[in-house]
Amino acid sequence: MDSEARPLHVLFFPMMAQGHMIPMTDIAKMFALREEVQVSIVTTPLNATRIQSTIDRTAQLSGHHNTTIHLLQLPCSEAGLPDGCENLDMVTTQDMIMAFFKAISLLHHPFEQLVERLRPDCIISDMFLPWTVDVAEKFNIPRLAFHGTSFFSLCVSESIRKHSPHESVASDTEPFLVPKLPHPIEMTRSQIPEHVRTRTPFTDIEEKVKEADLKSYGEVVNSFYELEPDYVKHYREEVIGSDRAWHIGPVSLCNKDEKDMAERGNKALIDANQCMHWLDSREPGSVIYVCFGSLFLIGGAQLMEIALALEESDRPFIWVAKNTDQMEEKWMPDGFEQRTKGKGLIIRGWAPQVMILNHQAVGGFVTHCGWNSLLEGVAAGVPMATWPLFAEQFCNEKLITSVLRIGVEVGAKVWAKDAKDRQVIGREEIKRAMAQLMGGGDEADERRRKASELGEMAKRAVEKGGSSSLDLDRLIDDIKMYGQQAK
Ligand SMILES: O=c1ccn([C@@H]2O[C@H](COP(=O)(O)OP(=O)(O)O[C@H]3O[C@H](CO)[C@@H](O)[C@H](O)[C@H]3O)[C@@H](O)[C@H]2O)c(=O)[nH]1
Repeated sequence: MDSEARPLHVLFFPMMAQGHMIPMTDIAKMFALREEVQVSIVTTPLNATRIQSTIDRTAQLSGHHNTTIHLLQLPCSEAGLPDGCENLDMVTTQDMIMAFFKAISLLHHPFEQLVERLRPDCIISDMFLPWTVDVAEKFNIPRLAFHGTSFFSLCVSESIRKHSPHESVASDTEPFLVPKLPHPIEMTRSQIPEHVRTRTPFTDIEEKVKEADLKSYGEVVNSFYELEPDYVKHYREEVIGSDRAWHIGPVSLCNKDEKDMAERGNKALIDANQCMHWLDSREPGSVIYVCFGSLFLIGGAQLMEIALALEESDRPFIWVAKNTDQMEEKWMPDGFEQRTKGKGLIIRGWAPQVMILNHQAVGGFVTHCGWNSLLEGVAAGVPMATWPLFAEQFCNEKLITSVLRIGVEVGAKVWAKDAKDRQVIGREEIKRAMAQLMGGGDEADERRRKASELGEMAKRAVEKGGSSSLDLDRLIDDIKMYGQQAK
């Protein structure tokens, strides 16, 4: 084929964790739905089964099969992991997390061989695969990093990394101002990640990520301009010093019909129709949706308090109580299910989250502040009760409550990866946050109004001519230009 007519070939390599694979599969789909783009996705066999239905649907929608999955075998036993442990949601201990990262780094050579064979025009890879930048460099291909989070949290973490404001306070609970940001953002040392406060094996990984970012062509960000304009500008002008950070989200909005939404992440253990049917019989705006993301994070004592808060709040709810079948601790009060029958739906596995959030019956979202969940909540126009646990979630909380003012804080104060290191938040606090979120009054109405307005803006951003759609056009043009200049 004449090289001028050859479709642009973009290769995606997501980190094998639901919070990273799901948005990156959406991005791959957005590219595949553009004419003249060929898409490759690199992953492992188990993870391929989770995205296959999305790829098949994309082919149906676009009318051509332009997406191919390329499989790499994760060397689990070589890294000290049980065979088949191919996704972070299968990892249960801190030691296993480090082994998981080791296994991923062992993919460097097989990935290089694959790239040599495929010769794509661009590699979009997860930040946690920093060595992909060296492969890209070797073949003179631009590499774009995907961080999976907001401009806001990228700006906050860069400011903390650069100025270390947490070192100037006397205690873990004394607030400090995050320097040189567009808004006065206060945090405490106990809310920032352990690997930033002190040196841990994860600090080394973060340093490699930063180094790779600096060597990369740019970054793709799952956000939209109107959500955080000051931070888009700040990131481009003050942090990276160029406009090579493209906002193309909310990427979840590329799933337009119910089937796409229900199959997203493809771990659906419950019947999505049954869930929708349950929601159909509720009053608009009456249901609280409670979900803490894709990982196994909450201990039995905390789940008990959540259950009691839900019961005593006496409002309809959907509660995603993940992995509780593997728990030895007691996590549900005796008789809870019988007493809340008809009022609440407990999902013990994977929930069709985007579908739930977009149902008119849902009036509030209790969330752990994973960026995907927050952005999905924003896109659905739903106000939130924020309950950060670890990663950059405390930072995301600030955006929702202090900058956008569409959320109520539940009151989590301490960053902790392990449930046992976290203080249990009592039912009274949880009930207070739920009442503020779902109740009446000027403040609650104003939150709902703003959330709904942002939801509309999000939808406009991804429509043709919207800010995210235009930035995706710009990104595709820039990749093409890179290829022409490299010739
Ligand atoms: O039952 C479920 C649970 C989750 N999801 C989806 O899974 C994703 C979860 O992503 P996120 O909300 O970001 O949470 P985590 O899985 O915890 O994500 C990790 O990765 C994110 C992106 O980097 C970070 O923002 C988080 O802090 C980090 O914990 C979202 O798309 C959800 O819609 C479902 O569809 N059903």
